[in-house]
Amino acid sequence: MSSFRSIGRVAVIGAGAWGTALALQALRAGAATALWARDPDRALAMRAARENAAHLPGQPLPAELRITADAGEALEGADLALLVVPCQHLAGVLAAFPPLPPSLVAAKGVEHGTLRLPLEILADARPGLPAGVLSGPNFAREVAQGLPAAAVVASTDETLRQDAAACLSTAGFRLYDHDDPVGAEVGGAAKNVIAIAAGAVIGAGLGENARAALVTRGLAEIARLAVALGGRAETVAGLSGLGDLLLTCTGGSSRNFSLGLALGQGRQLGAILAERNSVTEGVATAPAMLARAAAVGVEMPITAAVADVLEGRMDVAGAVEQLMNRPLRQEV
Ligand SMILES: NC(=O)c1ccc[n+]([C@@H]2O[C@H](COP(=O)([O-])OP(=O)(O)OC[C@H]3O[C@@H](n4cnc5c(N)ncnc54)[C@H](O)[C@@H]3O)[C@@H](O)[C@H]2O)c1
Ligand SMILES: O=P(O)(O)OC[C@H](O)CO
Repeated sequence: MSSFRSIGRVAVIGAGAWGTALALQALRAGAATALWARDPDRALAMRAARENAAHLPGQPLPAELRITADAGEALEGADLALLVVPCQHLAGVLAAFPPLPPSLVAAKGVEHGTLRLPLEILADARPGLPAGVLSGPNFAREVAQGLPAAAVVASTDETLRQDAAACLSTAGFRLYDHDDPVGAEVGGAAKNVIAIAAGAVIGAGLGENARAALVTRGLAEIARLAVALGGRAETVAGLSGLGDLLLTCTGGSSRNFSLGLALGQGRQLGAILAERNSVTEGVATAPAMLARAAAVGVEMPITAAVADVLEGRMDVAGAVEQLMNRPLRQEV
């Protein structure tokens, strides 16, 4: 267990929408905060305009927020790092980074090829570092605006999770501490995939009943994987699982949902992705999660259907037909 106590300084690594929103939240919670952007020109532009024009346009960034592309400067004196780099790039960023203080990973996904969850990527890069996960139903724009939201800080390190949750919480952003980082990570990663499925059935005009069935059965397959990987089913029923499924499968602002919607309307994946400058984690996560599940003998039919659609083996109608024609079984 770490002897981590107070958080005077926070370094946020990754200046996408969520990193920027979390930096604003850390500032609000009273921490001296630095935001690390990988591109020096972008850091310069953000500093000059006090705005993240690429990923969170229109949201003012206060003068107290230090913005830098220098990792050493961002981490100087930091008591806590928030790692907010997309899952597929996390290992690459960590490989080039100086030593980290205790850290929370806020990326949601499964790494292509290695099939690692974000905390596993961090543990491989920094063995023994006190670490946890920050996850929940959180659209960056709303958190940046200070609208009410909740999430969990999950770690096996009790001191880290309790101190980080206490120090980053404000009246507008309520963090619960949790002792099941595996369950939290599986929920956060998998909801991206189920949100693509939910968007696809809505886009294809298959109705609200179909979406409700998908979300509920999606929850069941997420819980199976969480348990197989050493997490708990009850975690999946909390903020980082069900909470995030509710948000992303119904909220039009979800990038995963909107990608599924466009696929359901008959658009091609390549064309949809070409129009985006932001990450849609479910695309790389679906096949990676499916492979990870197969490795531990867990069946994930909805995730398999999403991977089939993303990889062009099936269209949305065919995937839904296949799901509906699976052998009948007991619900649990
Ligand atoms: N946006 C949200 O509302 C939100 C909320 C909760 C969690 N998340 C998670 O946070 C993570 C980051 O998402 P985001 O929405 O902040 O990103 P974003 O889509 O706003 O921005 C993309 C980010 O990816 C980075 N990037 C692109 N190519 C890279 C590379 N080759 N190497 C390193 N970094 C690269 C960019 O610098 C930028 O920071 C994701 O895992 C996402 O699921 C996002
Ligand atoms: O826009 P999405 O689908 O990446 O979802 C963002 C957050 O993960 C919601 O909690």
